[in-house]
Amino acid sequence: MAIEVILTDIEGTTSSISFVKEVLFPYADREMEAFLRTHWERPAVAECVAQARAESGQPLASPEQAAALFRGWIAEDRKITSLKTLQGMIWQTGYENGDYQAHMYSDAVERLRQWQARGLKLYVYSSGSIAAQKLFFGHSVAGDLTPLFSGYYDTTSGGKKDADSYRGITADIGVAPERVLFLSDVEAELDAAREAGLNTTLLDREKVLRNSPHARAETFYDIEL
Ligand SMILES: CSCCC(=O)C(=O)COP(=O)(O)O
Ligand SMILES: [Mg+2]
Repeated sequence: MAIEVILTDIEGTTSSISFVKEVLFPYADREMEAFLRTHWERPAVAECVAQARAESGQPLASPEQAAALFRGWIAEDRKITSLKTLQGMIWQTGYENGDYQAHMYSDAVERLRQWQARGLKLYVYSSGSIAAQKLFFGHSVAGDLTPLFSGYYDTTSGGKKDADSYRGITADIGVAPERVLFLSDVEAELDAAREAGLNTTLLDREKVLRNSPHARAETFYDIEL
C-alpha cells in the first residue's frame, strides 16, 4: 500500500545523538537554575513546576529546589513533558544568540525535500516539546527546514513506546496507519508504531542493530517507501 505520510523521530534519526546529548542537554543543564530564578513567576514556567511537583511528590518551593529536580531528570534523560517544555524555553535563547545550530544529517535533508516535492506529507514525533522541535528545524545547519513539515507531535500525544500514541497521531492527521511510515532509531518506539498498524524503518546509523525485525536503514538513502 502506498505511503502518504512520513512520521519521523529527531534524535538519532534526522540528527545526531551527540548534538542533543553534548550540546542541547548540557546547555539546559547549565542554564536551568538561572532561568527558573528569572522566570519563576511566568505562568508557563509555573505550570511546568506544578506538573513536576505532581510527578515527583516534592514541594519544589524555590527555583533552586526545582532546578535540582530538573537537572537530575536531564542527567537521567527522562522524557517528562514538564522538563521537555522547560528545555525548549531555555534552548530558544541559545538558538537566537547563535550559540549553536541544530545538527541534520545531509541524507535526511535531501530525502525529506524530495519526499515533500513528491507530495508526501511530513510530520515529526519527538520527545522534545513541539516548541523545541520548531526551534530545532528552524535553526538547523541546513537553514530553516520548518516549511518541510505539516505538523509536529510530542509527549502530550503520549509516550513514544505506547501504541495508543500512534493511534492518536494518525487519527489527528486523518490518515490510515498503513499509509504512514514511522522512522526512528529506537526499536521499542518502532514496535509500538507497528502495533498500531504503521509501517516502520529503523535508522541504524551506528550499524549496531543488524538483527532488527524492522526494515533497517543506515541513512535516509536506504529507506524504501
Ligand atoms: C527537539 S530536539 C531535542 C530532542 C529531545 O529533547 C529528546 O529528548 C530527543 O527525543 P527524540 O524523541 O527525538 O529521540
Ligand atoms: Mg530517537
